[in-house]
Amino acid sequence: MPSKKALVRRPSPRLAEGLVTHIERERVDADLAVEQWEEYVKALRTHGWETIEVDPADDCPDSVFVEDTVVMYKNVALITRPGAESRRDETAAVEEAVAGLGCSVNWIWEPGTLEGGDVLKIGDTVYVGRGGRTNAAGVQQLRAAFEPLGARVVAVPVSKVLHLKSAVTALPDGTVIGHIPRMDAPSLFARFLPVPEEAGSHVVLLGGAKLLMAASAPKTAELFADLGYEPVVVDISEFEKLEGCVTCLSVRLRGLYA
Ligand SMILES: NC(=O)NCCC[C@H](N)C(=O)O
Repeated sequence: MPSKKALVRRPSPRLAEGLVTHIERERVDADLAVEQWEEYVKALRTHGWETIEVDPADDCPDSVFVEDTVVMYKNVALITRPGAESRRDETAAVEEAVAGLGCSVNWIWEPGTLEGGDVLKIGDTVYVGRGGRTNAAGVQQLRAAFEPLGARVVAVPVSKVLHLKSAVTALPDGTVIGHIPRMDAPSLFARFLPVPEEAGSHVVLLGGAKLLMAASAPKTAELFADLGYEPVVVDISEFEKLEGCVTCLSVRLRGLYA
């Protein structure tokens, strides 16, 4: 049976120094961030996910955004080479964690850069954002890693947000959801539902009809509830101040059999 394991990583005490690129810097409350992170982890656990904590990286302010360090496809863990140089030390412990879970490990190599927030998987289609953090060599290396395993890799230009998944994710039935003002090319997605809030474009599929969402997207939560989904809402305000969202705080390992 496919596993319901998810990697998470405790926030660094230096979280407030995390990168901001497309938004104004705001003061981050580190204690509140830890509380919010614990609630986020609790929400995963409550919905049947076994959470595995990657060893903390106290010197890496952005390490809580663990999604950016590894991309899973089937049982292969592709260790990224973050486009942000300050994030490159984050990957070593993640590699150890996924290897310890029995994943096959592959890597993005120089000159490639790629961050997990740029990768959206819908079945065997793997969308990859080519933007500020993921370069063309990173896209090529992702193709080389996953196409032989059966993936179809679709590259998507990203210029208005940090990562592809800052503006686009997908519902359990594969419908792509996105916030059009922050997307470069909505027409690339065949079955597409626009959402009224930027934070509404981020969902983590918890299983069945349950969608983990940020409290900052109440209109979109209402829209999804009206479509028969069950939003599970968490407040992640302190991570949003650093351009984080619900997707980037975990990596679900769905292709492992355990
Ligand atoms: N996948 C994600 O959405 N990651 C968010 C990363 C935020 C972090 N402050 C960064 O700029 O790298």
